[in-house]
Amino acid sequence: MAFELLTPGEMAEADRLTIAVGPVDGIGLMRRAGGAIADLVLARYPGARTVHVLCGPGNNGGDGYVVARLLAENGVAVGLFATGAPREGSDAALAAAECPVAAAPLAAFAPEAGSIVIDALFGAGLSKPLGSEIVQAIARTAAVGVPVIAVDLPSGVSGVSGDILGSAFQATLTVTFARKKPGHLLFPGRALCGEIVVVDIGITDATIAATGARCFENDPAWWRPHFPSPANDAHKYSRGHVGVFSGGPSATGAARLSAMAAARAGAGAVTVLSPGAALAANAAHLTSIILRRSDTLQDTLAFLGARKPEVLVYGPGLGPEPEVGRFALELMSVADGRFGALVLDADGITSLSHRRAAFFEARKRPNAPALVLTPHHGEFGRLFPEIAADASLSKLEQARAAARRAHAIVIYKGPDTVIAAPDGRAAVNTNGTPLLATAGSGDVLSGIVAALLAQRMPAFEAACAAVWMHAEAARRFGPGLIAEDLPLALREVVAELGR
Ligand SMILES: NC(=O)C1=CN([C@@H]2O[C@H](COP(=O)(O)OP(=O)(O)OC[C@H]3O[C@@H](n4cnc5c(N)ncnc54)[C@H](O)[C@@H]3O)[C@@H](O)[C@H]2O)[C@@H](O)CC1
Ligand SMILES: [K+]
Repeated sequence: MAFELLTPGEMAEADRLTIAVGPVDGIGLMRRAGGAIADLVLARYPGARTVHVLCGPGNNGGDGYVVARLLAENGVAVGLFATGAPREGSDAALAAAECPVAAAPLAAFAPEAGSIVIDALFGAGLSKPLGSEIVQAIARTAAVGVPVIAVDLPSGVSGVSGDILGSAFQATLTVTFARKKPGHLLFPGRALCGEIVVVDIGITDATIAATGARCFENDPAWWRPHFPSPANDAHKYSRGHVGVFSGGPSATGAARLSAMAAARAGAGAVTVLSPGAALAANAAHLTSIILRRSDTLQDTLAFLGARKPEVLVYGPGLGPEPEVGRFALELMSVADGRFGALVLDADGITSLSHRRAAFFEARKRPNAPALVLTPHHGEFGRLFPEIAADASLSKLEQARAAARRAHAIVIYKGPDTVIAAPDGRAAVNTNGTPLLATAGSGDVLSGIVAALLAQRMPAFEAACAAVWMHAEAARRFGPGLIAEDLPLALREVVAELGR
């Protein structure tokens, strides 16, 4: 399986390279694309009374003309509706010329119960909001509730961002070519695609690689080779030591969730660094997790010197006060080999929004620790307001821009969590579940990331793995999940990955 996500631009480049090398030409690719869709329709809807094929003016419409021809040749009653004729001399014009079914104007399209709609209006070339004629055709389709098979993308969904341009079809099935596009996985587009089937139209892996695509669907298949398993002669510190900072007496639970998750995700030792005032609260709830008093930077430095943890988690339960941000900056400035990586979450991120210039400056220092930021939408907007306000950027592009800006791995959380690295690599997670929308779930994610980093998994792969494992644990546990359940639910996931 191949997990690259191609932007429409990269896909067009893959098409161009494939045609340039030969032997297949543009109309050949289009015939393969349309042929695969016709096969799927015939296999899945053998009893369909009528198939309405809606064709746009570009190559997406060209695919539609191929489908219409093949279905008609197979004895299916085909209604063909077009908006605009294909450009003369284009592949789509060739496909239209080969199609024996006469096209009616889109305004005449009126689907009836029992029919099927093939949406071949716009795909990769969608560049502006849909016009009213198409919006009305979408509304007529939705009103009847018939299955919609989208060619490449549901018309109206941006392949780049998953945004809806004006309106969009709700597809039952979306058939795309060679690789998925970001718009298939980013919301709201993802919800409109229905089932997604990727068909091979003869574009090789080498051609995909030549496009320079650096985005992936998050999948264990490509990061599992880096997944840590303890050496036979491991001792607890060689398996990785994580330190987690606790909040005050009334806000200690977040750190413990993070600490428990770090331990379950394989860290050999986990220390909760607690203010003196919260020691009793933490002590009452911790058993295998080490507890250590830390009220000042000096206390933390003493811990770093004595215990040499690989990774620190800073943020869960700390409160958004400016001094929390100041301490985060101090931690980064004293790192200098005392610890390898910092996971900044929740209030650790929010509190830095008042010290953004100092933060970005600190990230440029050569001895700065590796950094993983785990913002949700609100936290992202506070730390990266200019990037968040740039509506021309998709969530994927925003995460990448933030990763470059902060020299950090950014885990931009949500139903379509994006993980981005400063070198341009990025992944979109697809096993998320609304079960994770529960208090404390983010604290658990920070702990998993920290544990994998402490076990020396490379940072981008560790972040991708943590996001996937977190969701997988939630899915396996199922309804009724609260954050306390997640660390134990990780056990099964870790066991399978480590095998
Ligand atoms: N040789 C190739 O390049 C292949 C392309 N394929 C198909 O070609 C599609 C891409 O084709 P195109 O690049 O022609 O793009 P589209 O067919 O998606 O769009 C066609 C043109 O419509 C115009 N347009 C965009 N948004 C509009 C709107 N809202 N209202 C009115 N007009 C609008 C633009 O000028 C755009 O170029 C893919 O989605 C895929 O279905 C497949 O046949 C595989 C091979
Ligand atoms: K389409």
